Amino acid sequence: MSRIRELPKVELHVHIEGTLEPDLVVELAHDQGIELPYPDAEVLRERYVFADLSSFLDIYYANLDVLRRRHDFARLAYEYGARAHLAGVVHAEVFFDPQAHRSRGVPLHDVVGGLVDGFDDARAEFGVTTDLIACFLRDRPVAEASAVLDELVDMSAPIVGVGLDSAEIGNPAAPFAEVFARAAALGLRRVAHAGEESGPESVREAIEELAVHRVDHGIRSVDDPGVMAQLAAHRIPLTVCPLSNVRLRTVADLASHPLPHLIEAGVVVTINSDDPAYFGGHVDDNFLAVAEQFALTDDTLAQLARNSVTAIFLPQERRDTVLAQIDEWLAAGHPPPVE
Ligand SMILES: Nc1ncnc2[nH]cnc12
Ligand SMILES: [Zn+2]
Repeated sequence: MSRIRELPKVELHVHIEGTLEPDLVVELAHDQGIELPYPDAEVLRERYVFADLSSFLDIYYANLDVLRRRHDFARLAYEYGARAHLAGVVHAEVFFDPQAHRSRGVPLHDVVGGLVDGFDDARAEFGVTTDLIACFLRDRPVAEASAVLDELVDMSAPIVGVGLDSAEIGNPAAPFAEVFARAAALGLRRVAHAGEESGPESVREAIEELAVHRVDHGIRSVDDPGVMAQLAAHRIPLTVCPLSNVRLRTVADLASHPLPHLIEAGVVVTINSDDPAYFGGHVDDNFLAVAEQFALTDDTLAQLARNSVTAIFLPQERRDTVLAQIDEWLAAGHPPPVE
């Protein structure tokens, strides 16, 4: 485990709300006198058996009730930074769901301010750097997404991009084209969840209608050679989250995960955790699971880590630093023969 943990990693697909551990739910509830419909963290965790994405989202959104104060968000961000450091993460581009908090009456200023506080502390202590990506909820009205973008811009929120998440089936990406175009004009990067539960047409839609730089999940691309060719030719990275796919039953089991096919087809595949508090592991656990399942060599693991570096929204200089760290990791696993 430790060698995989030591591989320098960039994480590109993690929802900060999905890092909210049951213990922290219970602690924050207790702190604020919020009554919970279960006796303890263990019982809450036992409920984390999901039939599909929407059954997961029901619990994910319900748990957010304990995030009310700026320092709740700071704590959440700090805890992620600490755990990410253990996982070997040196940089993360972290999603948050502004609408999921704004609709509960939590000011976005407290959400963003708290996250920045926590990430600043984690960077000072562990050296992990982070950027924020604001995700729009695709099962909420486009006008709400547009209002959130305005609000984030008005408060000069330090976001590097916008994303699209929540329930995919029945909620196409195309209606969000105008909001994404506005984000592009503001200099923001674009990503979107697609091809997680819906088919490859959803991936094509995200690429063509939203002009995304990366596709989140995108695993159903394997069902359409045309989409696979599009991803490979334009070097559009996929942020794949294997343990999430197993737990949300978008694949039957890890053995039948399309990861090897994606790699073989030349797609820029990256490995990520999605919602680690719910799916049984952080990004290191995801690397370990696929390394074992598919007997991946150090060279392949290093290539997956490099793919994430090439997909980040940071200047080349920082990328080069992380790429050099990955090369060092690889070299350490192949010591020169002793004479
Ligand atoms: N895996 C996922 N898919 C879509 N929306 C999400 N929000 C949090 N996790 C998600
Ligand atoms: Zn996700």
